[in-house]
Amino acid sequence: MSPLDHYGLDQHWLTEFEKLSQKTILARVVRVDRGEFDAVTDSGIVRCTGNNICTGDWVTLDEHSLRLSAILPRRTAIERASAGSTSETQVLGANVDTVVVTVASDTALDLGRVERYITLAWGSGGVPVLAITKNDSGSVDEERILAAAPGVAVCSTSAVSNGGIDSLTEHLRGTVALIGPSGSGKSTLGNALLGGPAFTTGATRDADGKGRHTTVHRELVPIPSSGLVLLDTPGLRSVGVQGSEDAVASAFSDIEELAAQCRFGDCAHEREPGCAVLAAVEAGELTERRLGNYRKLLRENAWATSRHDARARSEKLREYKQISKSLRRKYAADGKVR
Ligand SMILES: Nc1nc2c(ncn2[C@@H]2O[C@H](COP(=O)(O)OP(=O)(O)OP(=O)(O)O)[C@@H](O)[C@H]2O)c(=O)[nH]1
Ligand SMILES: [Zn+2]
Repeated sequence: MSPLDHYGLDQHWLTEFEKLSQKTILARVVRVDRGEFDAVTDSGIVRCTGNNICTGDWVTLDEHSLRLSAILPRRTAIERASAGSTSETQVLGANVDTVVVTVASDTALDLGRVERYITLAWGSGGVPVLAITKNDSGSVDEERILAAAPGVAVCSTSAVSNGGIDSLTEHLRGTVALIGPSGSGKSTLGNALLGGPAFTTGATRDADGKGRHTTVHRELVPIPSSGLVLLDTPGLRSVGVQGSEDAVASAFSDIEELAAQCRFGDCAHEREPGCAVLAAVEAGELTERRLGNYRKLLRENAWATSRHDARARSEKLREYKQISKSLRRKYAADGKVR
């Protein structure tokens, strides 16, 4: 059995790999540093060089230099809009199948934040699961959490008593990312799912002395007993949603369903007659808070998308300018005047 089998290798990746050069090896990124990364290969974990990759990526490496050769097209990606004035996005994890959103019982419940994380999770293309953590040291209103995450499995867990870990596992599939605020218990939950401390050493590629032994903490850890692969992410201070109206629609599927029943197809749910969304608020079936957050995330998403488009346009423009400049130079050299 290849180490890659423990890291989610399936026919899809083999097929993608076969399309590429024979002089490369298939690998999955388990940890990223600046300009360097650890990747698992057929012969264990090796240290590689290359940029713009992210934990969870499937890549090909030059078989001699172990330099990054290609990144296989991502099946899914957890992407957040970066804080600040750029329109850059940050990829927190690639090729993730399940996204576990952690909500701690020992801190005040922030439903708006829960909805934000669930939107981010849907936006990845993976399936969100909500894990209430630390249920031994506090309690949260599960009814309200369920209402804030329609269609999402919710499991209450404790890493101290191990309660709920098995039923959470039943909802997990493939590569599992843990996302949530700092201190919400992601790493502790990860260790509970692993059922023990993470492996600290990987195999080496001593034969040619190229790879080096790694004992560093890895971000992508296999659970051989269940076939799952865990991806821990750092706690996030801000989660900007971007680029996916569909993600907002999935996270607020209850509102989308109501909206389909409004009298007018383009109902803005402001004051229109026959508005099913406002009727649900009136009847106490939908909170003003949730409706407000839905609007906010839609606006934020539209804004991030337009900024992204503006950047794409200005890049195109720069490209054209570059081309016409070099054309002018060429004409000048050829003695033609334009
Ligand atoms: N009582 C109790 N404490 C827990 C449980 N899970 C985590 N904790 C505690 O909560 C604190 C934060 O847990 P972490 O697992 O480090 O949280 P995290 O989300 O990984 O935090 P970041 O790495 O900062 O993003 C630690 O002090 C843990 O011991 C639990 O199930 N029960
Ligand atoms: Zn309406």
